[in-house]
Amino acid sequence: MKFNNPIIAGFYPDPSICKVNDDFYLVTSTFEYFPGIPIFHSKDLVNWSQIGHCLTREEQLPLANSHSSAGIFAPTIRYHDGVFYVITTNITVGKNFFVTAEDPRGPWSDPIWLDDWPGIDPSLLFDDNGDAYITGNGDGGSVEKPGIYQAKIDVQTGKLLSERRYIYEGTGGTASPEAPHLYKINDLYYLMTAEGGTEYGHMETIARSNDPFGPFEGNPNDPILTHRSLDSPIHATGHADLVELDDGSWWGVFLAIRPIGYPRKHHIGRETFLAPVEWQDGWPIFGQNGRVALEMEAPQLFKGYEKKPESNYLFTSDKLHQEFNFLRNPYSSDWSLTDRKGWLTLNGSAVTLNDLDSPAFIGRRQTDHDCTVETYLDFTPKKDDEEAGLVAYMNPRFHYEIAKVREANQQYIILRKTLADLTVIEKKVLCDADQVILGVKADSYQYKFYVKELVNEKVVKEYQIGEAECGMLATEVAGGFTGVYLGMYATGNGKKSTTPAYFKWYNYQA
Ligand SMILES: OC[C@@H]1O/C(=N\O)[C@H](O)[C@H]1O
Repeated sequence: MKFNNPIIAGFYPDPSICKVNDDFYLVTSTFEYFPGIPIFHSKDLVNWSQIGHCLTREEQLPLANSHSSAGIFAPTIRYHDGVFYVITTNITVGKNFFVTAEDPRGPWSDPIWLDDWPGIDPSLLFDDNGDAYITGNGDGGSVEKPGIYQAKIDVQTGKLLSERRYIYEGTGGTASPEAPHLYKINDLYYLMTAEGGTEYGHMETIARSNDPFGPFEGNPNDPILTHRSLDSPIHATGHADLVELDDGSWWGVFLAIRPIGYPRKHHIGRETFLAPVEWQDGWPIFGQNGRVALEMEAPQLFKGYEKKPESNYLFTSDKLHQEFNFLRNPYSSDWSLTDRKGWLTLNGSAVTLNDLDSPAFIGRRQTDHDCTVETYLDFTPKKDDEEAGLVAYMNPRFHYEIAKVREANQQYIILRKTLADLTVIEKKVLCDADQVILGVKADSYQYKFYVKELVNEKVVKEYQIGEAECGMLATEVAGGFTGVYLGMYATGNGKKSTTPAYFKWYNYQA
């Protein structure tokens, strides 16, 4: 039976996986978004459902004034002796740490900060003699030479039980090796790393040794995964993690992109992919000779696709759906699910979408190139500059929004575009309806923004307000490590807004 890649679409990069009996768990990086590190569960490596987040409290995830694409970098998940470990880096505070849980649905522990472990991409191996190893890459060259470092660690305290040693320089790709994972397989220690950077030069390489600290013998057939300079709908393949199934087959999860057009651009982020891994002469190789495809043979465990959960979100419960994220640590005064029962209330603050602070913003990843998002907004701004609407957001310098605003005692719907240092209100339409449905219809190339004006909950007027290029929000243009969010927001544009914005529902249709 075949399965489709990506297995987790949209901005879900740097995947790490572990197997516990018949269950698989997977985590990805989340940068400046809150909550952090979504955790997914599967029984067949193809159908994945999110079961929570590992970082749900500010003390676990300080993101104040975090730059975009800072915050949480690549995580690793491992299971040992009844305990799950997720280890990662918070670039905003410049520290590595891990959290633990007995139940992957949480609660997860407070962080154990690793003050004497610099660098990014930390990983763990629990050896069968009980030793635990932390492996990660250098501190980015400020003091240490680029490469992979390792030490023994006490996972009760986070204290290092040996010195931090330089163990591997990589195969000499353009960018230093990163995203290391150490595995013990057939009594050999395999060290798998990503090289070439996370863009179009991305690749996965592997080396092995009899000793966890090396010396490591390089794989003559490297790289074991890459789509460099390949004419393929898939690019930037790398940053992988391996898992062995009970039937002895091996599989790898990794990040990749599905760029659009030429020159290639990708705007929905680095996604999570899956591929079979074959062993040849004691060395693993992904897919067909290091190449992977959008459709591949599935694991025996896979018996077909399960029905996807509904993505028509009502705000009738007191918990926010786990697909929704905030930018940085949200201010509790900015949002409520109880101020107006059955509605999501956003109280615009002085913070705007352009700031490195936390605006009144709640968004969902765009997980399909072709999709439509609508939200029902009840908002009658009392003061000028008070604003609420729907935004296609990549980062503070690259976003498009349609919004209800007030200017000179008039209410308008505007289409605003921010691209680098250019911000323009491209369209402004008088609108005196208190309630509107704001919508965006996306295909691979364009966002079409439209409005439905309502009176007594009946649509009385409907019009398209404008279009915008998806490619101008792409990583190749906007930079960074994230992907587009389609979100609800409110702001007072430099002042606290006096008018709450009420959202009745948010509907995402692929
Ligand atoms: O995804 C963020 C970082 O990007 C990387 N490589 O380019 C590292 O492996 C990730 O931690």
